[in-house]
Amino acid sequence: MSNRDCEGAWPWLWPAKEVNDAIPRAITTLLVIGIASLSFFCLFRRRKHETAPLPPGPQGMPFLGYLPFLGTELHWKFAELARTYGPIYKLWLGSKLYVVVNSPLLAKEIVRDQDMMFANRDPNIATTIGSYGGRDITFSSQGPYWRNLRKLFVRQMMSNASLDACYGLRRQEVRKALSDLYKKSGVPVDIGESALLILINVIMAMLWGGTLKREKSEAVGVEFRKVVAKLMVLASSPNISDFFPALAWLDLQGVERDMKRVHKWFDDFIQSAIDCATKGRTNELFRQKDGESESNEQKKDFLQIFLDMEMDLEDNQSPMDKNEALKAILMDIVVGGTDTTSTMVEWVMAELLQNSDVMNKVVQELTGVVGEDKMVEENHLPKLKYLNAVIKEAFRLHPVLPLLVPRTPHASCVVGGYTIPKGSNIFLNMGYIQRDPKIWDKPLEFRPERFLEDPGKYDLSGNNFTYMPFGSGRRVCAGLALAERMLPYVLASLLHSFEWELPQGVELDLMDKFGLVVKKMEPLVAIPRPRLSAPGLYMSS
Ligand code: HEM
Repeated sequence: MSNRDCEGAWPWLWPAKEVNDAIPRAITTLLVIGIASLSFFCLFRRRKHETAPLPPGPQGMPFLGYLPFLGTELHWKFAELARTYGPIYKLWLGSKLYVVVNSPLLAKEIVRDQDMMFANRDPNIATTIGSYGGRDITFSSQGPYWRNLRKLFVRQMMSNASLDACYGLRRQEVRKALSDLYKKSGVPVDIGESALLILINVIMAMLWGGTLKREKSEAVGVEFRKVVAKLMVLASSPNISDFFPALAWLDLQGVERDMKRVHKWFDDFIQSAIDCATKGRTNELFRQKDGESESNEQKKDFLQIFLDMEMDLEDNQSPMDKNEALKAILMDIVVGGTDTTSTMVEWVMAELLQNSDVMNKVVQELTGVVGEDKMVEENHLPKLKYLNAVIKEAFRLHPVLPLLVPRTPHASCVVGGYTIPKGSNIFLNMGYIQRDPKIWDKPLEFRPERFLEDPGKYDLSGNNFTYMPFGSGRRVCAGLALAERMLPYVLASLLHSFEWELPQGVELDLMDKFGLVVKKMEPLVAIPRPRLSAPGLYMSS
């Protein structure tokens, strides 16, 4: 090889003086090419993420972001912004980034295509307190601890076999409530309150067999309702301490203080149930299982199964006391399972009282399927096709969790061409999607028939991303199986056993108010009048 050859090959790099320079020159060149390619590759990878911008969104104010404009009715504000910013937008609230998703296509990316990425939650200060430090099913991060708790709950309490086995308990509580309502014939009744009382007792009975003492039941039910309502508002109201963590110690709005009080009430309530169950003694609030519960086929109740179980309760942060884990999961079940379902009972009843033709069709169906000489049983439910369509339509217009429970990605990722940074909070705006006129014909009309046209198209388990009142994916509602039985059972029983009318002069309005669970602004009050032929039917329990 001549000097000229060497120069010809790499003249720009290293002017060779000797032929022997060729080898070092080759090595150096290869090194340079290697480094250049590596840098290019890294740059390209970074660019790929960098080129995906953050979603669009309103400007807000320096430092505060959109906080001053948020208002209290978050679900309506989010719907309004969706009309301006489209399928996905972001909001800075103080130092925190929130992303709101308003299209079924992007919702699918989150709960199906990137389900694993979005399977965590980021509990705020209030929910962290309420969930024993984020150690319940709803707020613990995915991992062995969450999987264990969820598996235990779904397999032991929510399986078809377990739910069938404790039908007797549900039936007994519903019958008791119908008998109490019979005594109130002609008197205005708070429907949400009555439904909540049934649900508290059903859940308690399923958990450990005991229920609230009858003489205490109504007063505790009323108090429970007030405290849950407070909890739901505190858990979802904008809190300065969440948006500016550096100021959290000041607790400027007193959210932390109030939540601790509410949590203490629940902790005492749950501890009292655990004591009653484990010490086998009736106490202040609860009474032991009665004969019917004991003869129930379910040999061991949930609480006993939990206490007997060898379970690895290590979570990512620290080992956990079993009693704390038990209370965290009971809190989920007692609060999550009662308030959601009873609020839906109220919404369905409100829509039926507003739409008398729909009410008549429901009653006709019940008379045909059940008969006027019998009470509703759970095995009637699959035959009540119209009532089921009514319930689905109520879920469409009044999803009790219209933003589901927010998710957070465990790493930065891209959705719909936009970067979603790690640690941001993602709201799936199902309240908006389920009323979107691009998806639903005359979306504001209450028209159950739309769910009869193609019955397989929409179920409650989140397979259709235009309709997900219970969420979807690995974080879908863990209590869906119970809600699917309890909600139609309670509604069918109330509607079959009584005629309902509004008190004279009362105008029904369907305004709602925001909270973790969205409720009717004004509680629904209606008057029951017995429908069934034989008064004896109301006496059975
Ligand atoms: C009308 C009734 C109900 C509605 C509308 C409802 C709705 C929801 C929704 C939207 C979620 C969040 C799903 C997601 O992030 O994709 C959820 C989670 C959850 N629900 Fe329900 N729910 C109801 C009843 C119940 C009942 C009866 C129970 C228990 C007895 C329950 C226990 C839970 C639990 C434990 C979670 C957390 C699941 C997890 O993060 O792994 N829910 N629910």
